Amino acid sequence: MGNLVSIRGLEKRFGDFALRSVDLSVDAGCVTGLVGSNGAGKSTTIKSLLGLVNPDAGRIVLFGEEVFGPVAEGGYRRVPAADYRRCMEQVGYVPDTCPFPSALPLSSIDPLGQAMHTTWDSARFNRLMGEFGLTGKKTVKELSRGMAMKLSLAAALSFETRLLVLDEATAGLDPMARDETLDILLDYVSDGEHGILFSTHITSDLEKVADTVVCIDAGRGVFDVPKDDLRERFGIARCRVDQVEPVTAHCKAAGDRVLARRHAYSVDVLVPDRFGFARAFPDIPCDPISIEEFMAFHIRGEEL
Ligand SMILES: Nc1ncnc2c1ncn2[C@@H]1O[C@H](COP(=O)(O)OP(=O)(O)OP(=O)(O)O)[C@@H](O)[C@H]1O
Repeated sequence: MGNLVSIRGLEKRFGDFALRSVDLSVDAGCVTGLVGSNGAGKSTTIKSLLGLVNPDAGRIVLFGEEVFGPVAEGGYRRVPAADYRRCMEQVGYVPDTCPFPSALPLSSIDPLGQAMHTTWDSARFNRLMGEFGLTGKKTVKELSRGMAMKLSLAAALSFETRLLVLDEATAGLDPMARDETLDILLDYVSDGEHGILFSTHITSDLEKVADTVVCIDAGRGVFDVPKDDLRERFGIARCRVDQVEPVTAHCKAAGDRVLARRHAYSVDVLVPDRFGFARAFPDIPCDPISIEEFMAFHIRGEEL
């Protein structure tokens, strides 16, 4: 398995917003999920990777080629536009708004795809359009949000890419279409050659398909964790107030940072070793944790 994307120390300032030292990787055969609150900097990170935003600092390596990085004489340099375009030919991008001109009839998308991508597969595109129920004489502006998302997805999946970048791509989809899409994404990475960077607020989608989950909050990376670790190792200890002190001491003794969420009569503590915790504190319930709960501890939790 190779590394398709490596972003290190990415920085970008927009007025009073600053992306500060964000790190992220996408390995071949894997789905990296990107989560964070509104305005956290997810799209800015994605657009920096795709060359649509000019970063202030950091290093971006795409398919083994440094497309943005520091230079010996100081400052940073992006590869020339033609080299960036060559890399981008292997990237399918589904932005959060439909990228096609609004007056375009659906029947014109296939010829447009053929003109834009030498590896465009008309049969695959038309099959996906049929599966997504996108037939008839509509123009792009007559599509619902979910239908427009399906169109963008069908287009991104219809030429030869090594990386798919999805920015809120499943947001408008109904549950059945979301499930179908997630199956398509799993199939895409199943040969171990392709990878996906998937930014979403729908963390249940990442529970199904992600290998790694990266979280950004207010421009900073707050965690980067393999999903299986999150599911199998971490837990939420449901403590009474008087149990918090020994639990905190136990977690700190193992060298762990201790995050908690206080409720009216209890305190939830994030524990990094659920089974070790259950042995040490058999009387304190400790539940498995979801991605959404893990985010809540890191974004809104209190460090003990
Ligand atoms: N072109 C721009 N000019 C000025 N500010 C920008 C620009 N693009 C993004 N921003 C600002 O950068 C911050 C991060 O925006 P970004 O779109 O990256 O967040 P996000 O995590 O994708 O949010 P959401 O989940 O709401 O889509 C916001 O404060 C936004 O207003």
